[in-house]
Amino acid sequence: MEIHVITPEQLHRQRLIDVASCVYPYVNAIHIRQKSWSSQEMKRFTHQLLEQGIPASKLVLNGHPLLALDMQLGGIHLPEQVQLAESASEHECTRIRSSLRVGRSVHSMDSGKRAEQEGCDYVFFGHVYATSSKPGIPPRGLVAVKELCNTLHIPVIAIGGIQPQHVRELHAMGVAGIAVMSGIFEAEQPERQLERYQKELTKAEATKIQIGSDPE
Ligand SMILES: Cc1nc(C(=O)O)sc1CCOP(=O)(O)O
Repeated sequence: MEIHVITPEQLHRQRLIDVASCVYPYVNAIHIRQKSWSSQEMKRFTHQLLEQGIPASKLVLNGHPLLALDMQLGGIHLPEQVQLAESASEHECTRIRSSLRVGRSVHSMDSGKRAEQEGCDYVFFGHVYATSSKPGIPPRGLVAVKELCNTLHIPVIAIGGIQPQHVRELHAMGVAGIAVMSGIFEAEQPERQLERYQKELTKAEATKIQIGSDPE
């Protein structure tokens, strides 16, 4: 299972750098999701992360597809309603899709199917659990996660309110990974907290192997 971490908007820039620098070896992707930042700010911040030794392949920009292409990052992530073609020409879209991992946030079965049809490499689906990051919107729950996982042929990554104790049940629903924001960036000891997530991922995956293996 993959682990993605996502930068929260409200934290101090140095805190984002510190946390990203200590967790990057153990995660599949770090999403830079600073919606209020200009391309220049995104670029500067991305350079700062690269200077910390974080590989470009692990960095994903939320939006800013041309910048991600230019900096040869690992991927871009699109909000549910944003089309790649809004900020890139047809030729650039083709280059982006062939060289970057392109993900999209979805919140329903229909938009999950659309993301698959348009050629997205994976979707984030959420928010699965109640989270202060999405105030006032009811969580979508595990049944919806399972339905989406059973329907799509691309990886479904669960997001929203995910704590280490949720990992096993999410795995049982068929998710390909988890995406976590406050659970890591707001933890007192982010590295220790990441270990807890990983321990649960390892346990969940081991359970699957036991169930799937043939008896002697
Ligand atoms: C950024 C984001 N997108 C969501 C979605 O449902 O698409 S939920 C979410 C917040 C995730 O933060 P936390 O791990 O702190 O709950």
